[in-house]
Amino acid sequence: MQVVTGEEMREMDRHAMDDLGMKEELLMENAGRQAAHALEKKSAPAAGMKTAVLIGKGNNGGDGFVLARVLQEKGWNVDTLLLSDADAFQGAALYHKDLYERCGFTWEYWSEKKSERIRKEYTLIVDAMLGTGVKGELRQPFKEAADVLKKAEGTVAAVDIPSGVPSGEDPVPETAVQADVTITLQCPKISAYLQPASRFYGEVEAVDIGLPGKALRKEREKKQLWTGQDAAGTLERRSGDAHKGDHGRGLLIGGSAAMPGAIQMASKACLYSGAGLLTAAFPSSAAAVPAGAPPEVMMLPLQEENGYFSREVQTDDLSADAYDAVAAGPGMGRGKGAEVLVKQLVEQAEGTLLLDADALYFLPEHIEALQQRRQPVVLTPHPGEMARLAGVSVGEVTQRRFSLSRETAVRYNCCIVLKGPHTLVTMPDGTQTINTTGNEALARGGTGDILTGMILGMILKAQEIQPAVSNAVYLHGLAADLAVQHEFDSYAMASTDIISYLPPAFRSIISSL
Ligand SMILES: NC(=O)C1=CN([C@@H]2O[C@H](COP(=O)(O)OP(=O)(O)OC[C@H]3O[C@@H](n4cnc5c(N)ncnc54)[C@H](O)[C@@H]3O)[C@@H](O)[C@H]2O)[C@@H](O)CC1
Ligand SMILES: [K+]
Repeated sequence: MQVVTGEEMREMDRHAMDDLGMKEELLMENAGRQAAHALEKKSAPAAGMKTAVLIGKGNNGGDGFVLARVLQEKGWNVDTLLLSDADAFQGAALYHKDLYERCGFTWEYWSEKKSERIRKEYTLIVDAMLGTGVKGELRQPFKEAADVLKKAEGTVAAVDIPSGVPSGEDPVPETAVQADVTITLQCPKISAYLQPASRFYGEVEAVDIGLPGKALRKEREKKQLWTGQDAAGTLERRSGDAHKGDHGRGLLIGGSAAMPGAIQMASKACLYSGAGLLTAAFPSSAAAVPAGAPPEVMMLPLQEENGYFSREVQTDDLSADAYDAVAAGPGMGRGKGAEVLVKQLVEQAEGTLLLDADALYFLPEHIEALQQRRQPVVLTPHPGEMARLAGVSVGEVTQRRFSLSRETAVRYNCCIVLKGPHTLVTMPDGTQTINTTGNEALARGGTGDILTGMILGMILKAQEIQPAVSNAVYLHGLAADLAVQHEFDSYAMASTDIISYLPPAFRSIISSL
């Protein structure tokens, strides 16, 4: 499902109306009607149940008039409250206000006196005050209404976007409406996947307002949610007569005497994500690696210096070209040996390259070499690592997750996996997928190493990098979801427990094929 900024949505609407001749009144009818149906499915009206619809003068309010008419036609007990002057309505919103009135339905103005009623009387309060046209802090009386909604006992359902929440990457004013559910029109807006905006949305459901496919395709910089359906549709099939070489040879470089576990976790996750053959290269004194890694992994101990890779290590020692893909970083530290290795890998490794954790630290010095590479490179930063790659603060990474990922992926000529809630995968051409799995159990040390192992396992023989990486991210989150649903609690578990849920995660995708 496509995800857009407010401007992109407006551009698609404009194309449907101006170029294809679709009437704005029709789009608004579809929008309000579909939003009403979505609410009907969520809450069939019980006897005595009352609904309030709060309406502003823009097109979001126009949607509200349609929704209020549709619900009343179905017998719902609805009070419609206007927050703008009746004379201020224009265009399609005015058309639907008039239609609402001609159909015999009434409205009244919002007033401070009604606050207490709003708080207590209504089972459902629909926020159709402001949509994607909002700018900055809410002004009165919207601000006061948003405050009342925060204290309301009933469910708050926003149409398109909670009033006051920007659709893009602008800061979110604290005055914005806090919704329990948001019925978003046609495409979710990117702020639904940004912090802190996402917490204002509550549950998000998208409804089809009938924009023609031609208008939807108008949007150039494609962003889409990556769902189970996408994973099932793109997970590459494994042939019954394959041999181990057909499933790819991977090389995983990392570990140190202090951090041997990173490479163990990454190795196991890699084997559980489809790798045919895996070799782990680690500093020879990281003796715990052979002891803790699965027996299937081939071991390549390398020259070391104080527990870390020696600066004498050469990529020739690794025979990196014998592998379909090479991953480096987990637990390797930022010593001179790691620095030398990363430089050589970027400049010389021929297959697909995956760089994670400490390996990312050195990359700002190698942008030119990365730009010249012909084979794909995948980077898996968390927000702190992304801040260093992009040369910005962590706060800016959080706020400008989409645009910053795109700029950085283009500049580095790499696929960037920006980790966090709704992990974002951005390709060097700027296309983006937003992950839909995962939970707070992933916020612990080691889960990044597991993801690196999984991505390595899944890109080894991939025809295309993007679906392989997006699927690894999806399955990683799904394994964490299943672990929490079936056995663990996000408090009481370790990262390695997630690996044991990889088989059911893969099975659930494969069985849905
Ligand atoms: N053709 C379209 O563009 C369609 C748009 N639709 C709806 O239209 C919405 C966008 O409509 P509009 O562009 O009219 O914008 P809005 O309905 O979001 O409202 C814009 C109005 O809000 C006022 N405003 C802006 N910032 C404010 C603030 N901080 N405090 C108080 N008032 C503020 C502006 O003066 C303007 O009058 C979408 O979110 C969606 O709900 C749907 O009807 C489907 C079709
Ligand atoms: K709204």
